[in-house]
Amino acid sequence: MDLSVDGVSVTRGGRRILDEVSLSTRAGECTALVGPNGSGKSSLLRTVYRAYRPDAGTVLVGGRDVWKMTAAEAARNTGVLAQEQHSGFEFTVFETVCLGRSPHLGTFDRFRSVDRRVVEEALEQTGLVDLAHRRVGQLSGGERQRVLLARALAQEPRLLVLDEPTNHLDIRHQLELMELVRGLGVTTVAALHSLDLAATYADSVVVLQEGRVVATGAAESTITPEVLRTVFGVDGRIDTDADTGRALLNTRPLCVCPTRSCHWSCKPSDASRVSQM
Ligand SMILES: Nc1ncnc2c1ncn2[C@@H]1O[C@H](COP(=O)(O)OP(=O)(O)OP(=O)(O)O)[C@@H](O)[C@H]1O
Repeated sequence: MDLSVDGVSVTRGGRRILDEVSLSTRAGECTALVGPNGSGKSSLLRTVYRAYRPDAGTVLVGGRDVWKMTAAEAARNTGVLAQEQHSGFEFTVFETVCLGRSPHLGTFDRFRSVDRRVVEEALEQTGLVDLAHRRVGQLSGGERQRVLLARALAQEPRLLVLDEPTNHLDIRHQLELMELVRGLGVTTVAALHSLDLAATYADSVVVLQEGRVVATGAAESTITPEVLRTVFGVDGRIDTDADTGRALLNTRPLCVCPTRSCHWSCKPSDASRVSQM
């Protein structure tokens, strides 16, 4: 199911936090939203899963305006792993993942065998089978993050919206989560702080800065030395590992030393380039 965000602006607290943002993803593709803290990644995702209503612009999922759907209809399409989901700690992992089936069940519908099968598969995919009967409140941050992903998968979404899904995850689980998401073939939009995960796993990257899109396209044309410097405030580049083809982010703090004798052994040309910015 494709996603199209067209000219979306959002104002909160008297400030424009998204300014005419547009992006489009093709069905089955993974799009990474990257940008420094406060650049608008979560706010943009919130417009997609109907938590922030835009002042202007449209969000179309499968060609339909999400704000013209009912909440239940939108939930049947879109699975969400949001930040700050701190409730429901008294439920077990199994019960929490079962909640992902709610959009597919009427108020008085019983849980069917198909629902149980989908929940079990989501637990399996996220490596949670052994934790199924533990209370969510007793889990580590990383285990809890996987529970939230499992709940989103149990929705059988046609669009997956992930806000910093690798938060709290150790390196193995970060890679497994990204592999899993890629392998699902479900259209995915994910806010990621890790630029190398974005470069390795996303079909396209959208770079946000102060609520605006400043670059969009393949990782090599968006996460450039220029973007790293001007948007993220670091010197660096993305290299490709010759053996694995994986992206390797090579960065260092931006050189600002007027003396040209800093810890990072800046060449005079580096210092003069920085002073011209
Ligand atoms: N409900 C709100 N009221 C006021 N300001 C808000 C609201 N929601 C977001 N903002 C502001 O909008 C800006 C973008 O926030 P957002 O959470 O979208 O950034 P982000 O790129 O996801 O940041 P981070 O990487 O730190 O998670 C921030 O300055 C934030 O304070």
